[in-house]
Amino acid sequence: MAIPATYCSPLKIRGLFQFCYRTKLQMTWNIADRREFSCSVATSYPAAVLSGTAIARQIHKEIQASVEQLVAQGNRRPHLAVILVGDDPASRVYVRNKTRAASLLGISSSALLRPAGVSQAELLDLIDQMNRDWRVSGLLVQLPLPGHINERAVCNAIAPEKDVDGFHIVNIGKLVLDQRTMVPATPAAVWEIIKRTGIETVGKNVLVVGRSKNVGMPIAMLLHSDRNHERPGGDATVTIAHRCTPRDQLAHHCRLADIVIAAAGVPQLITADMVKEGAVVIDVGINRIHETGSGRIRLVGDVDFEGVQQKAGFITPVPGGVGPVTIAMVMKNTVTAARNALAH
Ligand SMILES: Nc1nc(=O)c2c([nH]1)NC[C@@H]1CN(c3ccc(C(=O)N[C@@H](CCC(=O)O)C(=O)O)cc3)C=[N+]21
Ligand SMILES: [Mg+2]
Repeated sequence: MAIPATYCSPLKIRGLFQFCYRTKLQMTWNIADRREFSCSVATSYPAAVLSGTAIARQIHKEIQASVEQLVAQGNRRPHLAVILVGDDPASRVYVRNKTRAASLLGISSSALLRPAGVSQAELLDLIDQMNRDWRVSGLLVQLPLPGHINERAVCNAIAPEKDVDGFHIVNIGKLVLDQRTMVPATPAAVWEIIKRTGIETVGKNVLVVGRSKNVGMPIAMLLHSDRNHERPGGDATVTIAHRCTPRDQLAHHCRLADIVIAAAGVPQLITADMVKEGAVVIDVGINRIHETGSGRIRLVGDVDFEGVQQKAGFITPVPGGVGPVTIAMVMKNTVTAARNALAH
């Protein structure tokens, strides 16, 4: 912004300085050419930390109201069945978080535990039972599964209308075609964080780091697609980086991004020098690292939080960022599945 000198009486200049101070605008006076000075928004302030916990709480309230409305209309409570194979500690934490959230929201739930040695046939049989059980509104099988089980076969065995993870091949097909469907919970969480914070996506540069079929790929699908389609998209210009992207190219694409979504599963992958001033940084990574010294296990994302916080406009923490909202979206999908079952 350039302001002609004739408009700049000392009083007006002082007022302008005060205004700029209050609104965090940065002014520079062009000494060589005294006819103008320039004005820009300062971004060298620490980023606003987007609390996933707070956003999840807001979504929980909406889900609770929606469940109570269903029940008041004389319907059964929605029911979520979660199948857990083996005893991976992280998976156990996620399943517990899901059943706990369900009970908090008035959704009934069951955790069906099977040993790591369960056969694929036994697992498919259990899924078939749940598919045919009219009391079950939503069904998910916690991933990853042991090596002897084909995850694709398992995901495709779940009835598409009960598939609250959105991992059935038909539901993925609908997602890719911008049709209404159960959106996978983590991508849905990233979308909700962006939308509920009021961050513009139309025409913006988005970098998705990571191309996993359950996270990176569907996030890119949501953000690049058309806002006027059946399942509205973000209308952004989306770039996908992955393990074959050279380090310097990753930094190059990252510096162009208005929104960076880190979903690679690599601690400290995104550093401050790679991030544009004021960018939105969403950290989807969940890495358990052994702390040097104490030997304790610490949960970190893919972003160097302390460094990037000094440069970004918005940043999500780990823990307390995308994770809690992911859980909330599984609950939302369960209520959607229960409502859809009424319509049929
Ligand atoms: N069929 C299936 N559906 C899933 O939705 C699914 C899955 N398999 N496999 C693993 C990933 C990962 N995921 C998370 C859920 C909650 C947190 C979460 O609650 N995170 C907490 C911390 C929890 C902790 O201490 O580990 C937080 O970020 O604050 C994280 C990750 C769902 N996934
Ligand atoms: Mg990954």
